[in-house]
Amino acid sequence: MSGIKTLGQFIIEKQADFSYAKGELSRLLRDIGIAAKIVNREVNKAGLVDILGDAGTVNIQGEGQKKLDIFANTQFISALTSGGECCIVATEEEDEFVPIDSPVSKNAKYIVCIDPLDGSSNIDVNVAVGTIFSIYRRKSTDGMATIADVLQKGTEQVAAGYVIYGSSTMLVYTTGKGVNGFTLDPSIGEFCLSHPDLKMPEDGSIYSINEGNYVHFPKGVKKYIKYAQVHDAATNRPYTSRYIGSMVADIHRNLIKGGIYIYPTTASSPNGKLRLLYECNPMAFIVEQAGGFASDGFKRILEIEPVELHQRSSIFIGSKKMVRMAEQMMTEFALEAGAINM
Ligand SMILES: O=P(O)(O)OC[C@H]1O[C@](O)(COP(=O)(O)O)[C@@H](O)[C@@H]1O
Ligand SMILES: [Mg+2]
Ligand SMILES: [Mg+2]
Repeated sequence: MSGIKTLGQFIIEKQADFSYAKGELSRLLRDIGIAAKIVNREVNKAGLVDILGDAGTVNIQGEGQKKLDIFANTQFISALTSGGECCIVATEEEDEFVPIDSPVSKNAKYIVCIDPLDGSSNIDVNVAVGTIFSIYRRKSTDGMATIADVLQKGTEQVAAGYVIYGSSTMLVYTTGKGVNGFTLDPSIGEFCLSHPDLKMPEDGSIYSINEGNYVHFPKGVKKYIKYAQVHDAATNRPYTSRYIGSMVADIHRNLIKGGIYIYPTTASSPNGKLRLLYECNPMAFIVEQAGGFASDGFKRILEIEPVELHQRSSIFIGSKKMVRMAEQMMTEFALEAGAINM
């Protein structure tokens, strides 16, 4: 067992990077790790326990909730409540933000925005799903934290991460000093450092987009797809199309191999589909920390000012050269249409 480094050991070790650190963020990351293990246990035996299928309820976004969405939501809120470091949870599965009012969290100063179960459409078919989280420090100093403490730009994140429940279960996170990946070793029940200092290739040859929506895509996206499909060996084209339908899994693959994930505006999602606070911002922080880039086609995701809890955004995220190319094509058509001025 020599040589392994658990998530807990790594977090404590890295705490030294922050002179003011008192261990609160470390304990918060520990709490998220604990809930992820409980969710992983259910995901791994999903067909054997009553956790597959619809919960019969609908969230504020009009999406049918899966039993596993609800289970994961409950596990993360309960771990964050008993951990004592979190004062508000903003989650995809609750209409409003959830104030954590427990005796242990009176002085809690962290806000957690979370997508408890990402890739819900893949739950029942045994395809990789995930959890995405983003952590902020509250801005207000006294009394109960408010929505203003939640609606912070992505640049204000102090940490972000995701868990992927795939052929193995991994937790990948950043505190703004690089990105590290940990694989769950079921034999000891610990996340162990397996992917230190992850770097996203600057360029790649994989594109991830739901082409079923093609006719409704902006012209810039249509042009990018055509560009990806051209035969040109010198630029690694045609690119390979890969789309799992779980944002975490598609971006995790591209983080390791290079690639771009695009979820643009469509007819059914005129503002994009993915949610800024608990999907776009955390994935953008991680990808940028690994050397990639993320934008809404025009503006850096992390600079977008949030105004609503479940606000959506279009997203172009991945290898820097690929995202810049896609942005260029979006800008070209927007200029042509007079939608933007340079
Ligand atoms: O089925 P579509 O429209 O391609 O959307 C798939 C996308 O929606 C999501 O499932 C949205 O996330 P949730 O499952 O957490 O609601 C992403 O994970 C995925 O990339
Ligand atoms: Mg999601
Ligand atoms: Mg979800």
